[in-house]
Amino acid sequence: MIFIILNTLHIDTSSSPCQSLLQQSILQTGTDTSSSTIEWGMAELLNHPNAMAKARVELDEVVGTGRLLEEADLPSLPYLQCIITETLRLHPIAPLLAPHESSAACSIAGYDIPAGTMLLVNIHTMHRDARVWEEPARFSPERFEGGRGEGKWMLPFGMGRRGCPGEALGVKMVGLALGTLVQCFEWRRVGDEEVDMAEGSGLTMPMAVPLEALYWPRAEMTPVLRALFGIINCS
Ligand code: HEM
Repeated sequence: MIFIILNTLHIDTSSSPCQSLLQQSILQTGTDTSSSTIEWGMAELLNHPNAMAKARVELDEVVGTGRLLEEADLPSLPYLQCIITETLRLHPIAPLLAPHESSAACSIAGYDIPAGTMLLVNIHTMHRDARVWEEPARFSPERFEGGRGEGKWMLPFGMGRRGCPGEALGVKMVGLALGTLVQCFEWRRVGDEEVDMAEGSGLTMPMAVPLEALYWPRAEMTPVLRALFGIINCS
């Protein structure tokens, strides 16, 4: 998309400053967003072992333990998808989206907005609106099961012309990473206390305390892991 815009403006996309700008923008927007979502998702699963166990059962039924999860499996893993959606609801990586500007004067919900106004959309609050979501602060992937979340407004990727162009890729990357971690490893919290879910500040909303966890290969997955990475001691 960025290439199309630059080509339309007759900007030489083969020049090195341009390529570097493109690489930086794709890297910045495409990496932290996905890795932070994976970290928030894993933190929630560590605090909700029942959800972790349910995801594991689904993975074992659909993928089994003889091979790694693949992209083609993702559509057959609805509960994993619910976990990702619930993670994006509670922990949207851009809580105020990117700043937008009204190109023309308009009126929204009784508020007159002149042209050229900077607009911030507080999706963090939207995603926790008690008028829309039952027990909004609770992590419950089940709220999306069977299409139950349909019609409820969630904008973790923004929307419209400036919405995230990497949404499909991001969801797949998070699904593959989170799913593989659950499929291949046993996970425990470092201590008895729950993982601290406090939010830090940054361009993309990080955990205030970076996630630390204990993990070791699942016995059932050791042949696969050994074949892939030569892991020797999996006990
Ligand atoms: C879970 C992963 C991701 C999340 C939660 C996410 C979220 C977002 C959000 C909220 C925006 C701002 C939208 C707005 O202000 O309306 C955005 C913009 C953007 N994202 Fe993502 N994103 C993710 C993954 C990716 C990936 C994988 C790529 C590319 C490889 C990407 C590329 C971009 C770009 C280029 C923009 C700027 C679009 C523009 O300004 O027109 N994102 N993303």
